[in-house]
Amino acid sequence: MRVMIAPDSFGDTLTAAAAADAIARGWASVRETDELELAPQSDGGPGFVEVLASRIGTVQTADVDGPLGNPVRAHWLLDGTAAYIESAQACGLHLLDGPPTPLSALKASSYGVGQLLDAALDAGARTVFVGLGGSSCSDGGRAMIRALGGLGSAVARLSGIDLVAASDVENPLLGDAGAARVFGPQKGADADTVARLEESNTDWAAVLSAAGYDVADRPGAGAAGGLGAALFALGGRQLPGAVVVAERTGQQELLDSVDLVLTGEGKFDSQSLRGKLVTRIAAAGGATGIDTIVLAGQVTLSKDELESAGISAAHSISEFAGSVELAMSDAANQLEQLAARVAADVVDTGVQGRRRA
Ligand SMILES: Nc1ncnc2c1ncn2[C@@H]1O[C@H](COP(=O)(O)OP(=O)(O)OP(=O)(O)O)[C@@H](O)[C@H]1O
Ligand SMILES: O=C(O)[C@H](O)CO
Repeated sequence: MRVMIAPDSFGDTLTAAAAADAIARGWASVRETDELELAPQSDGGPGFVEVLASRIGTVQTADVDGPLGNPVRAHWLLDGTAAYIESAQACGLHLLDGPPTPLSALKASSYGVGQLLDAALDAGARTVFVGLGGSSCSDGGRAMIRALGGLGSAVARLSGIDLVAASDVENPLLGDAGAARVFGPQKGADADTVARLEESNTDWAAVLSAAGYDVADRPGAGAAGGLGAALFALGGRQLPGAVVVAERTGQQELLDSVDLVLTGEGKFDSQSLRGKLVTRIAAAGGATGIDTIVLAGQVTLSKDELESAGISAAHSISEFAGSVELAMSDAANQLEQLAARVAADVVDTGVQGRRRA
């Protein structure tokens, strides 16, 4: 049997590439003759560049300002005249020194994303994909635009460039579904800080609007703390990051050639069902006639929910390990062992993989 191993990242515990490796080791230990196709995925957040780099382009390096001004080394990809940069490499939550706080939520800046964009343009890129997600900032992309010399200069610099906001979410900039209220808390913002961020982004939306850019309501404007809105003002268009990765890594061709898909993420919950990566893969697998099995850190979905998402089975590392703590502290090893058990189940239950018509 040919098996595609296509997980997203598992929160902070495993990158998508590390998760794919762990699943592959466990699977191969039980089903030695299966052919494994490793295809780690990303929704535009952390891992966007790493998973693309395994299939396309050459890796470039840039030293940029991190979220709180600390220097960070970021990697981006150049593939012909297309560049792929990842906002999380300049302002990711994981780049903060410690846990996010109200102060870091207020101060975290997208300046380094502007420096990355600048580097890509200097290198001659004519199309720039900007992966959005997993960020620590909520500055509406204001600092990114400052790094490009301010709104007028940035618009001129990007003129004629195909700019793509490859976002992990489609939230607008403002309001109840906006960047500050929905994603501020995970960046350390308390209620007062959320209100300040919302106010500041409301002012920013007014500045953009006065300059002729009514972008705040566009789907994805609220991604990565409002970086989406700033990219739209610079002429950008939105695509789901998961779709960009799927297209660039030949996901459909792989699906056509395998018998079974294994995917996963940190927490497989009701959020995952709203067009997130794992359910996108299951849908694509289903349309191709193959079964999808999910291996996740935690699973909170019912059998009915799994069935309606076209997922054959979902296995939880936490249940397997006996606790969430062990599942997280020993993630790679526990995932490997879980994959071995699932592979053994496939032998026992005679799952055939591809459902041939
Ligand atoms: N090895 C693990 N075992 C158990 N739970 C885990 C493990 N790794 C991550 N998690 C849980 O998953 C959560 C992260 O979920 P997930 O990886 O699905 O990303 P997310 O934050 O929901 O965002 P996105 O899906 O957009 O990347 C973590 O907060 C943690 O609770
Ligand atoms: O970075 C963020 O703000 C979230 O991942 C949503 O894009």
